[in-house]
Amino acid sequence: MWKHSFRLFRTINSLRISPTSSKRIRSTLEKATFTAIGVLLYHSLAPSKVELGSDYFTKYRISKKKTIDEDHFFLELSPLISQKVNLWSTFGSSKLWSVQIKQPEIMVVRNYTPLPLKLNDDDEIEVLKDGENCDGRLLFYIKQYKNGEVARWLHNLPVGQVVELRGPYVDYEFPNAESDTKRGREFLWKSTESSETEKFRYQPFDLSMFTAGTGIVTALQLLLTESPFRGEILLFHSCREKSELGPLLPLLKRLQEHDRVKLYLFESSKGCDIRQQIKNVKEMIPEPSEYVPNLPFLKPGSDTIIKPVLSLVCGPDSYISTIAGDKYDLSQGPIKGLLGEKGWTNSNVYKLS
Ligand SMILES: Cc1cc2nc3c(=O)[nH]c(=O)nc-3n(C[C@H](O)[C@H](O)[C@H](O)COP(=O)(O)OP(=O)(O)OC[C@H]3O[C@@H](n4cnc5c(N)ncnc54)[C@H](O)[C@@H]3O)c2cc1C
Repeated sequence: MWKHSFRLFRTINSLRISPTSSKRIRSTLEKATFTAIGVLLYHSLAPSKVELGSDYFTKYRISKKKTIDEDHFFLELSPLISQKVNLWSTFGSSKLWSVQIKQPEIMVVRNYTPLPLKLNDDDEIEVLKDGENCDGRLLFYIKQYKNGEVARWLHNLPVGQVVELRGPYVDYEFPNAESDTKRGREFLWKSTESSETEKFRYQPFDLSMFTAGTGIVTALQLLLTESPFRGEILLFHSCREKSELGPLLPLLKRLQEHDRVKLYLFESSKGCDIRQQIKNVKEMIPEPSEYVPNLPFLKPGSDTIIKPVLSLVCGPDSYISTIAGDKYDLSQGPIKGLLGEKGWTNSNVYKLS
C-alpha cells in the first residue's frame, strides 16, 4: 500500500504543467491520494475486519491438534491478527455460542462450539482464567465422521494451515442472566476441597441437559466459561465410551464434586444405552419446575434437589427424537419422546442441533 502511494506522489511531482494549474492539480491529486490512503487504512485496520464477525471470514491458523482417539481430537485455532474482544467475558454463560469454519474446496461451513480451554506447552488442557483471551485463540473438541466432509478435512490438515472462520453465532440465550453476581470457578485450576458458600441476588434456576457425542460441548461451555451458569445442571450424556472425552472427563468430575453438575453417563459400548432402558431413564428425569423471574436468592444450601426449569437437547437427529421428539431443520417440532412423556413442552425444551 505504501509503495502504491509513494509511486502516486512521484507521478504528481513529475508532471510538467503551468505553475497555477500545476498547483491546483497537485492539490487535487494530493487530496485524492490522502483519501485513498485513508480508505486503504480503514479497510486494512478497521476492527470490523480484524475482529471475528458473522458477516465475513477471518483467517486463523491451526496452531495445535491433540488426538484423543481415532475419531475425536482437539483443534486449536489462532487468529492471524490477535483479537481484542474477549468473547468469554462478553458472553459469560448468558449465551451459548459457536463459530462457523469454512471448507473452501466444497464451499460449505459447519458450526463448532469453542471451549474456554487452552493446551499448555505440555499439551495438557487448562481452563482460561477470568479476562484471559489468549489473543483470541479458540479450542474445539471435534469428532470426525468416516464419510463426513468438514471434520475429516479439518482432522487431516497440517498444523500451520490457514482456515477461515466467521461468527460468533448465538445458539441459545438465557433470560436475565447478566444482571446477577458473577460465579467463581477457581476450583478448576486450584486444588480447593470444597466450594465457597455462594450468594446471588436472584434465585438461580436449574437446567437439565441431554447430550450425545460432541454435543457435550454445549454443557461444558456453560459450566467452564467465565461467570459460569449459576444454577445446577442435571446432565445426561450418551457416548460410545467415556474415554472419547479424554481430558474433558476429569473436568466434568471436578465440576460434579463442586455441585455444578450432576452427571449421568451412558456408555453404549458397555451396553448402557438410553434406548434400552427407557423406563429407568424416564424415572430419573424430573418433571419441569416453574421459573419465577427475579425471585430473591434463598438461603444458601436451603434446597439441594435439582429442579430444572429448562431442558436443552443436543446430539444427532435420532438422539434428539428419542429424548424430545423430531426436530425439523429450522423448526423445533412438538415435544415428544422421554421429555414429552414427563410433561415437558415447547415452552421449556429447546432442541439444539
Ligand atoms: C451450533 C452447532 C455447534 C456444533 N459444535 C460442534 C463441535 O463443537 N464439535 C463437533 O465435532 N461438532 C459440532 N457440531 C457439528 C458440526 O457442525 C458438523 O455437523 C459435524 O462436524 C459433521 O460435519 P461433517 O461435515 O464432518 O460431516 P457431514 O458431511 O455433515 O456428515 C455427518 C454425518 O452424516 C453422514 N453422512 C454424510 N454424508 C452422508 C450421506 N450422503 N448419506 C448418509 N449419511 C451421510 C456422515 O457419515 C456422518 O455420520 C456443531 C453443530 C452445530 C449446529
